[in-house]
Amino acid sequence: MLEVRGLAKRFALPAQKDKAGARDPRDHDGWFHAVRNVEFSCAPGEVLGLLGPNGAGKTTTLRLLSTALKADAGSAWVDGVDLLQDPLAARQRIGFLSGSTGLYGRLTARENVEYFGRLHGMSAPYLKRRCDELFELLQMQDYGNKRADQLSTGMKQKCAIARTVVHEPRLVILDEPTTGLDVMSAKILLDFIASYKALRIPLIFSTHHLHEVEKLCDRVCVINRGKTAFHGTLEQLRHLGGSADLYDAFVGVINQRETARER
Ligand SMILES: Nc1ncnc2c1ncn2[C@@H]1O[C@H](COP(=O)(O)OP(=O)(O)OP(=O)(O)O)[C@@H](O)[C@H]1O
Repeated sequence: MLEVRGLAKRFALPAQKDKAGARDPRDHDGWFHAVRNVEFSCAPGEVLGLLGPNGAGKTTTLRLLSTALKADAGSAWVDGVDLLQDPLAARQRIGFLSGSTGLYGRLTARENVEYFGRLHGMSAPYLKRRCDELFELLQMQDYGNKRADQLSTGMKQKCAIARTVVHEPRLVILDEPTTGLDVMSAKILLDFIASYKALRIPLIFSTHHLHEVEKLCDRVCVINRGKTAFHGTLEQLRHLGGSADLYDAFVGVINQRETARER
């Protein structure tokens, strides 16, 4: 179970931007409060979709959970450990795919995945078994021996995902995993994400593709201007957003929050 409460992160503003008095409510006191109060939970067997307009704070939230960024406030409990207080334990428990997860170009796809497995202290026989399993699940067997710099976008992304989960993390966090992928590669990745339900491992992914959310997610968190604007099931989102259509419901929730802010 992942429980995120009161997550916050601010960045120092360039001096003249603050003086100009920008309109974003997150700009004040010389700081940009990118994440102000993000809260959500994700139980074992659930997939949570993190949604929000561009610049809402999704990537910052995920980077905070991954401990790539240090939070100013809040907690994120997994299996009795607050990830934010214990970054080392967090990194053992989490598999995090960032938007810019790079691969070592001169290593093969398989070598890239194995390298990260070794960094996690996996034994050679365990690592071999795990790589065989992942390459089959992600349908990567045909290019395991190809250098990473010769792989297509879809192949690279699948390799990056295999690398992310090679150590069998207790929590999987994926930042826009299907961006830029063709239909076949996206389908393989979405099926892979869905397989985590049966494993009873909580999985969070950010996306702008609401059809993916509709297909996969048990739970949704909508972030707007750094705050949780909605957290609940798809049915609750449709109800609150006032439409059976998920796109309209999403826009409805964002507009309600914007109207409330202006009052
Ligand atoms: N290191 C940083 N310094 C200053 N501002 C930052 C920094 N990182 C992020 N921001 C700002 O925080 C806000 C949230 O950014 P973030 O990347 O989390 O948004 P997002 O919801 O992931 O957007 P997108 O959907 O476009 O990927 C943006 O306004 C961004 O410019």
